[in-house]
Formats: sequence, C-alpha cells, structure tokens
Amino acid sequence: MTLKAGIVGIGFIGVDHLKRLANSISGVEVVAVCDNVPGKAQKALDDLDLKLKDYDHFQKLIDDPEVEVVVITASNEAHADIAVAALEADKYVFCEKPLALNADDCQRVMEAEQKTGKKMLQVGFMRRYDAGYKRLKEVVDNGEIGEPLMLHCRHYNQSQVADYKTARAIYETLIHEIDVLHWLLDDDYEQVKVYFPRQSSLVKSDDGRLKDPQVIVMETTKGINIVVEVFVNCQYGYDINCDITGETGLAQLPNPASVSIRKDAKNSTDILVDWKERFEEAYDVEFQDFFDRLNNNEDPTGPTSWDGYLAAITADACVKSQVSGKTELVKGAKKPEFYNA
Ligand SMILES: NC(=O)C1=CN([C@@H]2O[C@H](COP(=O)(O)OP(=O)(O)OC[C@H]3O[C@@H](n4cnc5c(N)ncnc54)[C@H](O)[C@@H]3O)[C@@H](O)[C@H]2O)C=CC1
Ligand SMILES: O=C1[C@H](O)[C@H](O)[C@@H](O)[C@H](O)[C@H]1O
Repeated sequence: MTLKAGIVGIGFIGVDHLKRLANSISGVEVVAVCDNVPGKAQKALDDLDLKLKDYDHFQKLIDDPEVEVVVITASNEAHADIAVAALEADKYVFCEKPLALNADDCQRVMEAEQKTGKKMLQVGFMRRYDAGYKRLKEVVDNGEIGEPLMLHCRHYNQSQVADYKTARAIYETLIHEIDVLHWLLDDDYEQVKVYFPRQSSLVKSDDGRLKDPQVIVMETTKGINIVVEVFVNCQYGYDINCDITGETGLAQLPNPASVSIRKDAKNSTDILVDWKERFEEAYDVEFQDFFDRLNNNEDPTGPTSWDGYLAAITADACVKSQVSGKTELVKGAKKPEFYNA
C-alpha cells in the first residue's frame, strides 16, 4: 500500500522531509505541500523538480480528499491548530517536535485524537530512533552499568537564527533531551531548575536579550539527576553528548563516525555542523517505521500526543524557572487511559 501525504511548512526541515518522503521512504507519496509565505513552497518544488499541489492555507491541504496523512513541519506556534484540524478531518498526523508550545494546546490535540477513537498522531522526537540512543537504552534496560544515578548532557548548536529567544532553548532545543531521556530512563520529571552561567559575548540575537548558554538540572521520580548544558551559539559545531553514570559504570552516547587524520603534527576528526546530518538516519528510521505501521493497519508506536504533553509540562516548568531562578515542580494532568493501551 502507499499512503498519500501533505506537508505543511516548507522551511528548513520541511524541505528536508519533503526530499526524504519523496525520495527515500517507501509506502508514502507526497501529493501536496503548503506554506503560508506566498511562493515559498512552490520554490522548493521547483528546486526539487517536483510537481505537487501547493496550498496557501493548511485547511485547504487537509480538506484535499487525496491527502491521508498530514506532516507538520510548520513553525512551533502553528502545530496545535494544524494537528487538531487534521485529526478532526480524520487524517493521520506526523507532527514535528514540539507537539505544541504549552500544555493546554497539547491537551487540545489529545482531546481531538481521543475523539477519533484511535492513535492517529506521532511526534517527531527522532532521537528515540537514533542508533546511539537506542544502544544507551539497551545498556540501561539490561543493567549493564547498574542503576543510572546521574546524567550529563550537552546540546550545542554552532549558531541559531537571529530571532531565537531564551525560552526557545527550552521549547525547541532542550525538548529533545526532555523526551529522549524520559523514554530512555523510563522515568518522569519531578522538578527542574535553570541556571545562567557566564554568558557568551559572541551571542547574536535581534533583540539582544538571548541568554546563552543555559544549564538545566532536572530531577526524576527515581531520584536521577540530569544536567543538560544548552549552548546554541557554541561556534565550533553541532555537538550532542549524553553521559550516563550508573552504579558500576559510565555509558556515553557515541559521536558520529569520522576519520581521524594525523598530519602536520596534529590528529583531527570532523565535527558535524547541524542536525540534518547528525540525525539523518534517525529521521529516515522514524518515518519508515511510521508509514510501515500505517500501511500495515497498525497504530503508530512512536512518541504519542501524551509524550508531547509530558515534554510540554516539563518545558513549562523550565521556562518558569528561567524567570523565577528557583526550582520549579513539573505538574500535569493524569494520563488518559487511551494512552495506556
Ligand atoms: N526534529 C528535529 O530535529 C527538528 C525539528 N524542527 C521543528 O520543525 C519545525 C520547523 O522548524 P524549521 O524548519 O527550522 O523552521 P522554519 O521557520 O525554517 O520553517 C517553518 C515554515 O513553516 C511555515 N509556516 C509557519 N506557520 C505556518 C502555517 N500556519 N501554515 C503553513 N506554513 C506555516 C513558515 O512560513 C516556514 O516556511 C519547528 O517546530 C521545529 O521545532 C526543526 C529542526 C529540526
Ligand atoms: O529540533 C531541533 C534540532 O534537532 C536541533 O537539535 C536544535 O538545536 C534546534 O534548535 C531544533 O529546531
């Protein structure tokens, strides 16, 4: 079988996923795109020599009877409305992270999905499909380093867009660690605290108010302490680290393979510069799994709307701590039975 998909939001990752779904993923055919900036989607289609329907509003794409699956790669603030509209039209949804920018909007999506009576939505937390994170989860699940006690992570970007804001470092960037570590440790977050160390003088932002770097300390229900450094203008590359200290050992996320060159009295390896390359395989695996299951009439088994909600309530607590400077509790609703199945 082949499912027909429409993609809403043809920006950085929208173009990347358009190429992916059009050329690499089996069981899906992209039939429509949409971007609310006039001409933007058509330019991408022209660049990729694709002849697809191009809608100027997401509702028109959703209303297209040919579209069976809606892929949301629009800006963060648009996700919830597009997801709710797609679910109300009984269309499957793949929504890039974050599901929404706050818990209330995640609740709206969950309510719309539950009304359909079946799991219709997967959130694009692709690190769960990354080979390195999957191996880390195996190490923890198999007790290879004893019980995990504390984690030290880094989420470094070489640079960010000029309109990037301090809160986005939580909702858009740290959100990856929030989701993947909740999954990896099979644990929930109790409380968080955000620290602002000495700020880089090299940070460029349009309002001059971006605080960078940040250090976020998260404590889990099992008592595990997680320290995540988020530095979105680190200058040297895109560097993702995850060290897990257990009772009997230390497990570390592997760096992407890179040939080391010994030359001129130096030994050097490459560091990637952005997320597209670093998680290319994980994006492919998450999408293939998603479409394989739908084509086999199975529920998607990736991150659910509930996972999106859990990430949002944790992010909300982090943003609150950015302002209060205090430790903030992670508070949320009871998990609907619908998401236990
Ligand atoms: N999973 C991952 O590793 C990554 C996920 N993302 C997520 O993907 C989303 C897009 O990120 P980028 O591509 O970097 O942003 P972007 O700003 O380059 O692209 C977003 C596009 O959506 C369009 N758009 C915004 N509102 C719309 C609406 N209501 N209807 C139709 N089009 C609309 C914009 O015109 C823009 O072209 C974000 O939610 C981001 O968090 C982004 C990068 C990596
Ligand atoms: O989702 C992403 C990317 O995966 C990067 O890790 C982040 O740094 C970026 O801000 C975000 O959009």
